[in-house]
Amino acid sequence: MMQPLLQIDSLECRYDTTVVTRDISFSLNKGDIACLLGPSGCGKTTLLRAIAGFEPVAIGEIRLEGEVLSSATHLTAPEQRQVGMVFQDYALFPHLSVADNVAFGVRRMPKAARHEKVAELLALVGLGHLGERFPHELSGGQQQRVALARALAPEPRILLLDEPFSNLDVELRRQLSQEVRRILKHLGISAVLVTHDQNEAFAMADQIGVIHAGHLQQWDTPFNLYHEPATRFVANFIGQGYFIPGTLADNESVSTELGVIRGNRAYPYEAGTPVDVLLRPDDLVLAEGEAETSDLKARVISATFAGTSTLYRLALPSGREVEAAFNSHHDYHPGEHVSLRIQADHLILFERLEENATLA
Ligand SMILES: Nc1ncnc2c1ncn2[C@@H]1O[C@H](COP(=O)(O)OP(=O)(O)OP(=O)(O)O)[C@@H](O)[C@H]1O
Repeated sequence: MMQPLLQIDSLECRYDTTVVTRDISFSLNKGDIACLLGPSGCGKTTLLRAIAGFEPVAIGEIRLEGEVLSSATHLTAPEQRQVGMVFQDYALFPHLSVADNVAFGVRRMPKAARHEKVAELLALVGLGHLGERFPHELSGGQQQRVALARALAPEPRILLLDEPFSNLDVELRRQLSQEVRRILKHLGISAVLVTHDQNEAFAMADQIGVIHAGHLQQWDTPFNLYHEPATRFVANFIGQGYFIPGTLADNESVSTELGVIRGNRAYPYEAGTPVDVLLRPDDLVLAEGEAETSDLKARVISATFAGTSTLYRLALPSGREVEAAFNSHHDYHPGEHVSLRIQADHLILFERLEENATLA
């Protein structure tokens, strides 16, 4: 089997005696882009800084191309790791021109080759015409492009990006995250990105690690995180969703106030087990096709127009409130009743724990 590019094994990082990341393991193949995603303070920046060599590790190992860079007894210096870094605040050298910033990491290269490299990278990040400017003469998005070109110039074995777009406005963030992905894929460079913005993670990453309180909850593709969350935390944190109570009818279906819902797998619980069933707003669909009937009716409480779809807050006959996203060609008003059916291709449920049996 191909050796992973980056391998993190049972990693624990601490500040003094406070444990910040616990038993984290994952690996990344060459050319793949990974994202560490989690709420503020969960330990993602610490993990990224440990990969860069800025933080020591207490337990476990970090290996790059099979070489141990960090362990409890060893720490390769950051500048010897051949790892590129892009920071949230760009961290450009203010007194150097754009071209000189990009050239900084390859200043020992022969002049002609260096010029060629800088020109090539500036063109790649769309700043071919701005090499003579100084950082303060650029917009935030342009500065981050320069920082990217500067980090790529020494041809790092892996690129690490710490919340690289969080100082930019939403639209620029979206554009730049897609563009950076395109550039990294074009060059075949692997990267690990830290963010707390799941849209950014979805747009950029082949693999996402969701971290909560120092624990890696799930390491998976964006699709699987959304459709196959491994823990309640991931189910709550990724996408919109809410739990409704149910009871396992047999090992493939669950009985709820919305009727018996059949899952797409055998669940590891016995019939009669109380469970919480995850429903996404797109799991509830209108039963309005020709000849379609449904006994399931809900009352519209509120509607939030969101362009292609409208998000409705609905009350079920029991009074329980749920959310559903319908195509915005429909226009229902508070007080109206709609017919529903469940269309959950990936039905996720967790055994009910009394203290957790609440709406997400
Ligand atoms: N230098 C430090 N000394 C002591 N504790 C620290 C230090 N840096 C971070 N911490 C603590 O370690 C925990 C994890 O911090 P970290 O910066 O890795 O989280 P994060 O997930 O990146 O958060 P954010 O998204 O807010 O940057 C936090 O509780 C933080 O207060």
